[in-house]
Amino acid sequence: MARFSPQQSRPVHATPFMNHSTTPSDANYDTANPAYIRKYLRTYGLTPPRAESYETQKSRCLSQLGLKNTPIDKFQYLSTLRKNNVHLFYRLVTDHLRELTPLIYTPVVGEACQRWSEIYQQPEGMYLSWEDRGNLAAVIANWPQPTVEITCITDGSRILGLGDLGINGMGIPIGKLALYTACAGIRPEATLPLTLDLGTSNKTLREDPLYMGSRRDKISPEEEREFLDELMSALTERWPGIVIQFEDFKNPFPALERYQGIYTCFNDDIQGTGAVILGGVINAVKRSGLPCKDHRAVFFGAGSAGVGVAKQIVDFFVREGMTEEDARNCFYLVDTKGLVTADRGDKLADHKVYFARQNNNGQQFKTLEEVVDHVQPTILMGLSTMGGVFTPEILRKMADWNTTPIIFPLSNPSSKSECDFETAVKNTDGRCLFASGSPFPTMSFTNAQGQTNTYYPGQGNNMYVFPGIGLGSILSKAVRVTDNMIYASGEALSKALTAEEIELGLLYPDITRIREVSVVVARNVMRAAQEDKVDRETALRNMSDKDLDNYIRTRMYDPHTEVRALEREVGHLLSSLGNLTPFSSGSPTEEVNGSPHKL
Ligand SMILES: NC(=O)C1=CN([C@@H]2O[C@H](COP(=O)(O)OP(=O)(O)OC[C@H]3O[C@@H](n4cnc5c(N)ncnc54)[C@H](O)[C@@H]3O)[C@@H](O)[C@H]2O)C=CC1
Ligand SMILES: CC(=O)C(=O)O
Ligand SMILES: [Mg+2]
Repeated sequence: MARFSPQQSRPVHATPFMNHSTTPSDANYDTANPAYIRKYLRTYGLTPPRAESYETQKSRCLSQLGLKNTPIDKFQYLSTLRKNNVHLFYRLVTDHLRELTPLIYTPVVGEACQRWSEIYQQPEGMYLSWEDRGNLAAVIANWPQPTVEITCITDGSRILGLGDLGINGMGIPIGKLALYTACAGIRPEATLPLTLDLGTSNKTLREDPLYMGSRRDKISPEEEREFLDELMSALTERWPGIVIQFEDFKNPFPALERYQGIYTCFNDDIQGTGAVILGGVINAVKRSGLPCKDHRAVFFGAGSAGVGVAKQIVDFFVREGMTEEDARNCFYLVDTKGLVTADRGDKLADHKVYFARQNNNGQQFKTLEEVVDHVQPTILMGLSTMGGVFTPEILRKMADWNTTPIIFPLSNPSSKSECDFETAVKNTDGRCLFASGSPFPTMSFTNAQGQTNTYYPGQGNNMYVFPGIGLGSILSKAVRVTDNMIYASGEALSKALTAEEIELGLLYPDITRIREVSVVVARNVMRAAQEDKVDRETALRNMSDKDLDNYIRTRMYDPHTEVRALEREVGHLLSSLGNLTPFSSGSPTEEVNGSPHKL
């Protein structure tokens, strides 16, 4: 892509220098830019003279971050950094994924969303209101970036496990898309965070003078469908190849069913979560030594994530040789009314019907404790938003019944986790195979045999797959995101561990390797797209896996090479104009004063 027009002395769209805000990013003012770049961008003299190395920039940022007292202060510092210098922000995040993802994503993004209207500082995405219906295309035309490859949309109605937060949910699309960039190298300016202001059922918010959304109650499902129909059409009209991710809707099933056969879209909470937990469960089942048919899974929570995860695991059990009916019979879903059974006496929501138990002999089980005692599960999943419900007593029972109980408290943020890692390790004598939605620290524990070991929690969060699903869909130019593409992402994840990670007992790859993992996930997603013949970039079909991996890598945004790329492009441009001996003053690796020189 030509980023500059030789006929003009300024960038045409300034594409590489804008972030996903509604104004040009001040990445143009990167203090790493050498003098001739500053002159080219007409920013010369507008930043302190010294052209800095990344090491210097990083040490300043980390020291400033260290001065912030609270997680929200750190969240805001990082948001401002992304706005002011997008490439530096991503250099920092990719180098410190373990430390910084909890600050820009779960758990801290949860508190940021709860307080969004209070802490709001700057535009970082689009807000579309019910009142804009009929004009959505015109409003979308206001987005200043010419190319958008992926959007993440929420209506804020179920933000993590924190309930309906209305437009305050904007932190989620921003956070998810930041991970698309950091973890899968989708260019920041090609991402669009989108929040729908369709009213909120949260009365406290509606009465909050600072709340920045409309004060109406939530629109009806029919109105939502009408709005989404217009939105999907308007988005694809402006950006025909766009990948659309639905996130944190209270009831996302109707939209997924309606649009997945028409648009390149997927639902992260149903499908992304299903895939990421599939990846962890494949490894945990292998580690348990029990065949699939001997597993019994209790799911506390039968919503979008619970049902999405259970369905992916049914698919895995079937691929392992079970009949679908036998596979489905391994699952016991629990909601607010207890075990989901066909004869419970209430009308089940459509998405629960598939898992409604038929063989309960008329018996009903109201509480998690009752269900657990009845089933004696090998697998305990939490997708309920109910922090702490996996009590020490339940965990001890899991350890009595199983050599390696599989315990996945997956609700977010950390305060909603069904149990923390320490409680799980202590009450299962260190034998649990554990993954949680939000991160917990590594711990040391001495078991009943007196052995002291280090225990590593898994993070079963869709962040391990959605970046690769998006990247694979974009690069293969998929017209749909098929079920096989989703399954392929989870299966690829399960195989992405190194020998050392397996030796340490990890269920998921080390988070610091996530960019490399995203390449593998993206490649498998692309292969599945090719098998399903939904890829438009058909020339990639004949590439070997190795070549395809290289192809993917070369197309990933790397914040570390941005200044170099800029130097090269400006250099080529100036040479092509017959210009002048360039560029002796300054490079991102040599710190120099930006001394005046002629252009
Ligand atoms: N780890 C990950 O990657 C992901 C985690 N999640 C988390 O999963 C949780 C649930 O998300 P969704 O399924 O989308 O929400 P949802 O609202 O669709 O489902 C929640 C389910 O929990 C049940 N539930 C709520 N309170 C309960 C109680 N007191 N007793 C029994 N059941 C109860 C509800 O009946 C419902 O079935 C959230 O905390 C979310 O953050 C969601 C997606 C991805
Ligand atoms: C991780 C995620 O998507 C959720 O908690 O909703
Ligand atoms: Mg979500």
